[in-house]
Amino acid sequence: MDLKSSHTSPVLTDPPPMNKAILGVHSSLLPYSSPRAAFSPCLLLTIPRKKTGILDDVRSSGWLDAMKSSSPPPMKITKAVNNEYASYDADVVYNAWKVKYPSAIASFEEITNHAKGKRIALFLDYDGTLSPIVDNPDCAFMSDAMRAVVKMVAKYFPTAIISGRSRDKVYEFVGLTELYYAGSHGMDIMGPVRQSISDDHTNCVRSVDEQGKEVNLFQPAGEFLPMINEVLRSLVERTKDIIGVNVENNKFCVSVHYRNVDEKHWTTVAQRVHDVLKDYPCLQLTHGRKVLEVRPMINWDKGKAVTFLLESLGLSNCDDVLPIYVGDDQTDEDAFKVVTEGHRGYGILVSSVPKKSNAVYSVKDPSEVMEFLKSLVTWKKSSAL
Ligand SMILES: O=P(O)(O)OC[C@H]1O[C@H](O[C@H]2O[C@H](CO)[C@@H](O)[C@H](O)[C@H]2O)[C@H](O)[C@@H](O)[C@@H]1O
Repeated sequence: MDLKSSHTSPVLTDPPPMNKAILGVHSSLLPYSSPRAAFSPCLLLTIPRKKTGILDDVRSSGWLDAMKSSSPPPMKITKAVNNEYASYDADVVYNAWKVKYPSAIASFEEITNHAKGKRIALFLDYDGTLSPIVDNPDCAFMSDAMRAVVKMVAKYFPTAIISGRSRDKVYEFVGLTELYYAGSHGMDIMGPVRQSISDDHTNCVRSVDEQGKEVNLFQPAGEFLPMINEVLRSLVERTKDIIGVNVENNKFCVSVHYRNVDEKHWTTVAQRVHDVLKDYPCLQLTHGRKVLEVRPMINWDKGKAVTFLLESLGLSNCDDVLPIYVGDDQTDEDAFKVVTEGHRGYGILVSSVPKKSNAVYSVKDPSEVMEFLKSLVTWKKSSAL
């Protein structure tokens, strides 16, 4: 199946000429008529039609700006400049931001007041939420203390992890069987079996998990697998001479990490990725924390994964359900939007710097995530007495 040879234009701004029959992707998952609208506008960066010269390609498309602004340094670094005034300004800005995104810990009572008589469903991102951001993605381990709290929380509330990682990898890190897992930004979901999953979800198959329990496996981008593997190989090959680049296989997505690349070579990273992607109009690029993420251009994201899981859990369209999503990244914004829709639930942004977000509350870092989850358990235990 050659999904690229028929496409001569490397342009992603026009609707991609995907052959629905060939791809076998359900029509509801195909990109919107305007692919720009398929993902948050700030995330979907397009490949410019006109070749204006090597560096201009990535500059004019905004790739470089986005790379530079991804994962801004925490406040502490600003303070380390040893400039009292700069530090004061940073604090003022951060505190002003917290008025709009109050601490979920300080607002805990407000949250639980709203949760009274409701069933909480918890959705957690992994990197930067349950584990701190580290230089080597293979070493983003979760602490035992965090694991114990997540295990506990899953005992009281249906809990799922929705990660950009491959599902296997995030399961390897978390290692808890009490949860549901969605990998590849929600494009690989292993959820509970439920008969009433809407007919739209044709890519849903019955499977068994490692414990032999029956589960539903939903992989809406399954047909993209050969293409993603091909792109993975090309990206590894095309970036192998750049010191510090790490190309990660996330099954239905590929991450090109540049956290450990000297900033003066970021343009080269962007250009190489751009050069590979221009042959694949069915793929798109999004930005994470010092990472370029390549993924199929289908109408599916972490927000859709939340909706799917709520449906699988029999918790959709219920007034007494309060979904809470905790995440730190741009890709979590789609999920924040879904849970906060109609004031149904809460999005909690993990950030130590001011950021515009669809979340309602904030916590500073994974240690505060842990504190929040612990409080939820304590509250649930005491309200059950
Ligand atoms: O959705 P997530 O679970 O947050 O996954 C998003 C990406 O997270 C990982 O990269 C990020 O964390 C790394 C480890 O701390 C860090 O080195 C990297 O700079 C961050 O971007 C993961 O490696 C990616 O594949 C995920 O897409």
